[in-house]
Amino acid sequence: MDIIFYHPSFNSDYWINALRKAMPQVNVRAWTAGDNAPADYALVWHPPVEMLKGRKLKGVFALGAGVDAILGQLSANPGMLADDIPLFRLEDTGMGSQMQEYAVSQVLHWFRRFDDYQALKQQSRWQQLEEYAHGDFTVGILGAGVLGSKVAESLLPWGFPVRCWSRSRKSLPGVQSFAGPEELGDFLQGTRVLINLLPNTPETVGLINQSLLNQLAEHCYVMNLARGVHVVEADLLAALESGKVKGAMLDVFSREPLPADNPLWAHPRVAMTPHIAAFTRPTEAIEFISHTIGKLERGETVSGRVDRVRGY
Ligand SMILES: NC(=O)c1ccc[n+]([C@@H]2O[C@H](COP(=O)([O-])OP(=O)(O)OC[C@H]3O[C@@H](n4cnc5c(N)ncnc54)[C@H](O)[C@@H]3O)[C@@H](O)[C@H]2O)c1
Ligand SMILES: O=C(O)[C@H](O)CO
Repeated sequence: MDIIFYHPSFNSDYWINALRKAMPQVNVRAWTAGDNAPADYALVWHPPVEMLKGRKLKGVFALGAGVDAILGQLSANPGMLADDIPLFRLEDTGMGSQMQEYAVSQVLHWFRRFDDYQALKQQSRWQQLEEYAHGDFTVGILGAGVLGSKVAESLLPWGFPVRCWSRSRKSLPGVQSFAGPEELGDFLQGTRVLINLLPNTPETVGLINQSLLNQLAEHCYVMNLARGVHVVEADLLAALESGKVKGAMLDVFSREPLPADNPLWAHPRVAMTPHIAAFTRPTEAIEFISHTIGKLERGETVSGRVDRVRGY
């Protein structure tokens, strides 16, 4: 069996060696321009069109959780990957616990009013503020898939009411589940902290806009861990100015790197990180990929297959 590998920024040698160790019976090679030799599987991130075009592969693995970029490439380049070649993505592979750390630490930061205390410190003011109550700090998670469910689960032990919104109803113990566009309004009403973990699809682009923000609890908080295009930045800035949104924590942006003149940089109530909420971890990713390939080769059912029409 032959596997080709391409990632624009990962250390290919490291990955190839680790893949060879995990699957000693497989020939793994880094794909380079002009390589048209046959392969069974391709492991990719932002692959050049010519790497995949015309290949008869058994499967393609995206080396991340989100497949918006590769699906965008496929629709811009008809014929890049035949419709019957399955596309897989990474499910969790260590990203779940990273998302949990990120979300829990930031929710606690807001809940314990460290943002307010930081602002008071800037003014050299010693002032004790009233405590927030857990019951007034409902956390709502947009997208209750692999990562959203893990984030929901990690917030429960802290005593926050937790709810989620997804396409179909979920049964996560202790989490109130809302489903579909008809229940979005009820989900938003009373949500004090909104955490976004939706995939980027035509249905979810621009979802976090003025109308959605208006339906959240007063003095709410917004955390975007999914994709920048979900948030209408001008609407978020307006909601910050009006006080409707008290603070935002953003990991992803409609343009990355975020341009230096973007007003989000300077906003005192916006915190940000450069798309690092959850990294692809080689050991866990390779374990998932080798396990999935093993199952595919034995004709068994696997998870992680992307629905190319649905967009995630
Ligand atoms: N910032 C980062 O570092 C980082 C890292 C990994 C993943 N991500 C993002 O997180 C996203 C989620 O990852 P995942 O593995 O949990 O995905 P997933 O496919 O397991 O979960 C997606 C969830 O969104 C819901 N959903 C999709 N479309 C919907 C719609 N129109 N209406 C309501 N619900 C809808 C689904 O029902 C599902 O619950 C990825 O697509 C990626 O963009 C970001
Ligand atoms: O989708 C993912 O895996 C991360 O956001 C990296 O882009």
